[in-house]
Amino acid sequence: MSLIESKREPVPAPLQVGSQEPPALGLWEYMRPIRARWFLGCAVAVTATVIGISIPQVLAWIVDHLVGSETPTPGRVWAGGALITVLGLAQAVLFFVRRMLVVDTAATVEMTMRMRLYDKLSRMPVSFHDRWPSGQLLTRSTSDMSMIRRWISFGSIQSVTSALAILVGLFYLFRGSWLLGLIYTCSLPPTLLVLWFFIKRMKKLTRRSQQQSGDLATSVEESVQGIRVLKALGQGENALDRFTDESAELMHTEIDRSKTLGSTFVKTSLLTGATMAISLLVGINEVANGQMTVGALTAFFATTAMLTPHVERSGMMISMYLDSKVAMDRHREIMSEPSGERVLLVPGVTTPVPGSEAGQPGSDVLPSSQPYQQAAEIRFEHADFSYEGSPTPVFTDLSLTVAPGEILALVGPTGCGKSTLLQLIPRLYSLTGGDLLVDGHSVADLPLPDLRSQIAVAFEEPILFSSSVRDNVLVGVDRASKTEQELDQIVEDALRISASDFVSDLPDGVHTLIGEEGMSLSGGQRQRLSLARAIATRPRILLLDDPLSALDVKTEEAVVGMLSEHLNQTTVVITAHRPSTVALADRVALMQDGAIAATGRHSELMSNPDYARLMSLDADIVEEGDAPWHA
Ligand SMILES: Nc1ncnc2c1ncn2[C@@H]1O[C@H](COP(=O)(O)OP(=O)(O)OP(=O)(O)O)[C@@H](O)[C@H]1O
Repeated sequence: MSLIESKREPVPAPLQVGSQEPPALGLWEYMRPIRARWFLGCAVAVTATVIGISIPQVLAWIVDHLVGSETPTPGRVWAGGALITVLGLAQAVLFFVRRMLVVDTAATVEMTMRMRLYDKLSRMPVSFHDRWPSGQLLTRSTSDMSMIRRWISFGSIQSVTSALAILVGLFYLFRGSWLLGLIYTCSLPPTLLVLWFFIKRMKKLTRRSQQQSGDLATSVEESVQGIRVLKALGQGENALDRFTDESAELMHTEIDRSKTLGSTFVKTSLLTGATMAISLLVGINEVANGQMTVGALTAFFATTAMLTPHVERSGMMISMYLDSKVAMDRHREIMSEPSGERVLLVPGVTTPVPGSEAGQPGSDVLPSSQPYQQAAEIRFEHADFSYEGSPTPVFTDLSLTVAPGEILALVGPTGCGKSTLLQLIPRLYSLTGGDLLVDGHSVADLPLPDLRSQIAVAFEEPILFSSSVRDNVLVGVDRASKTEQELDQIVEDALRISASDFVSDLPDGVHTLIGEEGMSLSGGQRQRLSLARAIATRPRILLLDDPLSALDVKTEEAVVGMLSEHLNQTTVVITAHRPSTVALADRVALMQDGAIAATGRHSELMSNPDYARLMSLDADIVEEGDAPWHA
């Protein structure tokens, strides 16, 4: 182990899924587990500082009594030198001990805060993530946390020791010569005034800089994610221009910060220099008049040489304090947002559902030979919904019932609210009026884990994780309660039902790595894997938000056929534009003008002119792709 390596601090215990939501703690509360070590570190640092600031007094004694006496001997000079060396060594050892006591423990506070923030972000409803740019959340969980750690491990202790060093130093100065002490003290108010203006300016600049860093992170993230679009549209240059502008803004803020810090440093140095010059003149005069010894004058300058960095550094300490305070405010801003969700994730299975074996969880996965659990009924009763901050409601007084085991296709003009309606069922958003019931229970009253463990969703834009096909399909499955063979069976079934036969052609089959760091898949392949992931959880309710849009008509037909054959114990709501999907549904609901305009079988609804027009428009598009039902 090298000299500066220390024992590893225990990692904070992981937060429990479904445990109480983390409260919005202040820094002092976060520091509770390390307070004792922080105080000890502080005490050690204070001792080291007092030793340091006292060295000039020893120097004065050596000059006056050993070296400056009538008959100075080499022995006395050596003794004086040895004494100062011992004190210097003691100071160095104490500084090292302080580091060992505080630095690692501060890192555990940083980690705890980061974990709590991550936990909080996972609990926040989708509407929160709609509002907050991801870059802001990113910087709040990375650079902000580092600022707080630096303040705990260094800034806070340094501030205490600097304040004490100034007090003890002033005492020594006055004791040596009250006149020189007074001169030095007089230089402090203008120095503090300079620092006060510095604080005011820095506060503004710090917040601006942290905000701009967040915006910049958002831009980088969006550009990286949308790199294909930017390249294809030849917008790389424009994106670069925008990014350059944002970087320039941040750069100017940072330059302003450095200038402010630099000009403060110059002003305080000038004040110190002027004070030293005056002190020297007065001090020499005092020695000449015999009011002061040479040793005392030496000690005065040695003490001010030690004090001055503390006074000058106070600007940097204030800047560090402000950085950490702004970071802490930004942390609390998120932590004190009401999450509205009582739990983090769906923790496997909690609620026995009608028709399942006693105690069997809602999202249990059954081998294909076993019957599925009972499907659920979904009922919207006079439901109203508006997005937060949006003046126009997406729908008002909407009523719709989906029978257990039914496949219902939601059809309507683009932007009429189909996706929104789907997202209300697992309570990704909450109704603003009316009621939504699953099996007669209002979803607002159901614990989220219970509700969500019975629902699976596949979106049009599938998000896959950087992992194997198998792991991606099993994301929603409670793996701990299954054997490897059972899991294999689940993956096989889900891939078959979602017509993901392409997986067998991948280099390592289901073990092929996909996602950002793995193989790239086509849009249709990604959609089918996302569908397989939803199916693998064997949900009572399956919500499919146009998840087959990237498939060719034949594959789409095959998938919908498999769904209706295999998921007869699952209630499926699917938003669709293509007649091929709609025709295979048990029933179709036409959404129009914020309400359900009509429901019925596809063939029945064709007599509705709006529906027929919508379908013929879509059919026209598909006809170009040679749709089989027009043959
Ligand atoms: N997160 C959001 N915040 C605010 N408004 C939103 C949000 N998401 C959707 N909207 C608005 O709500 C309305 C319904 O959108 P929604 O995505 O549900 O329509 P859709 O019928 O699914 O459309 P499409 O068929 O094109 O997918 C639209 O006017 C849309 O602009």
